[in-house]
Amino acid sequence: MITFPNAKINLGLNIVEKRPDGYHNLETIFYPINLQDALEVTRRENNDKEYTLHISGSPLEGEPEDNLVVKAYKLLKKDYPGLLPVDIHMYKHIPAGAGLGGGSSDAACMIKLLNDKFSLGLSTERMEEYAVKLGADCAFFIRNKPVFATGIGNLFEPVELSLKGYHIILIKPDIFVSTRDAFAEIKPVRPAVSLKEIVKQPMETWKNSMKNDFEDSVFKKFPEIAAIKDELYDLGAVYAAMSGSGSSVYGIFKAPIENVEDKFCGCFCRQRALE
Ligand SMILES: C[C@](O)(CO)[C@H](O)COP(=O)(O)OP(=O)(O)OC[C@H]1O[C@@H](n2ccc(N)nc2=O)[C@H](O)[C@@H]1O
Ligand SMILES: Nc1ncnc2c1ncn2[C@@H]1O[C@H](COP(=O)(O)OP(=O)(O)OP(=O)(O)O)[C@@H](O)[C@H]1O
Repeated sequence: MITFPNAKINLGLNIVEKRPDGYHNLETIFYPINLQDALEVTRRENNDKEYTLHISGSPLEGEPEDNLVVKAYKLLKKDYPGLLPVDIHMYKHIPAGAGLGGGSSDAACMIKLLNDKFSLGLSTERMEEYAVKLGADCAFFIRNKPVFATGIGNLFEPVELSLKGYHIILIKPDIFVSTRDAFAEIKPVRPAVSLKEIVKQPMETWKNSMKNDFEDSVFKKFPEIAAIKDELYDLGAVYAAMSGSGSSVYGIFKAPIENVEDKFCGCFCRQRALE
């Protein structure tokens, strides 16, 4: 059984307050895009091991047991001992440390895939509960629809928003930003106007009203990321921002943009909204 975990971008990201558990309450809009990994799970013939993990594509640091797909398998196995041994094949295309939720998406897709493959009968809500144990933004990828998210990024309200027809250019500089370190730099502030209201306004107004709170500290540390955002506006983006805790930056355009490959030397890709 094979599935294609996709990335997300954050449209706005307000870090509202620090919680007693050390995490932060935030508000953001998660929007799925079509940059994808591939994840395949087959029944392992040999029962010598519970699982094997084979990764191809972009190299990923860490031991197999640190990988979120393995953590997802183990999490379900605790409650469903009937889960059989599996071989996991993953092709990594979504860059890590990019604020695109690649690992979170893999983990959520693993839960959905195991639920289907082994007929566990988990409801969507139950899968979301498992997902959030693996990462704050994992639960979003269970439904994988544009949402206004609060809490630690795990409480969702539907949002009336479609980027269909827009052209998204996504730039991932060769910089890894750790989500944990990025949060440590933030002084939380409750926004004067909620993102839920801002997103209802025309996209042309977002430049002055929609903010990613990570940008100030990340741009200070890595001015080259700030420069990418400026360049996307120079190219005519209606809205441009860093996604999540960085380091990737996206621009949303009304018309296709040609000849930008050289400008961003290899760390560029075209995207479209996932319908
Ligand atoms: C910043 C975002 O990318 C926005 O979409 C996500 O909230 C990050 O979600 P994620 O990568 O799934 O985050 P996790 O792997 O759960 O957390 C990594 C680290 O980020 C911090 N963290 C994460 C989410 C959150 N709401 N508050 C936090 O303070 C915690 O220090 C945590 O140890
Ligand atoms: N399947 C996976 N794919 C990508 N990264 C993974 C995976 N499993 C574990 N990781 C680890 O997660 C880390 C990437 O986490 P990080 O929080 O920086 O995510 P990100 O790509 O910026 O996305 P986001 O913060 O938006 O969830 C890396 O250190 C990586 O080793």
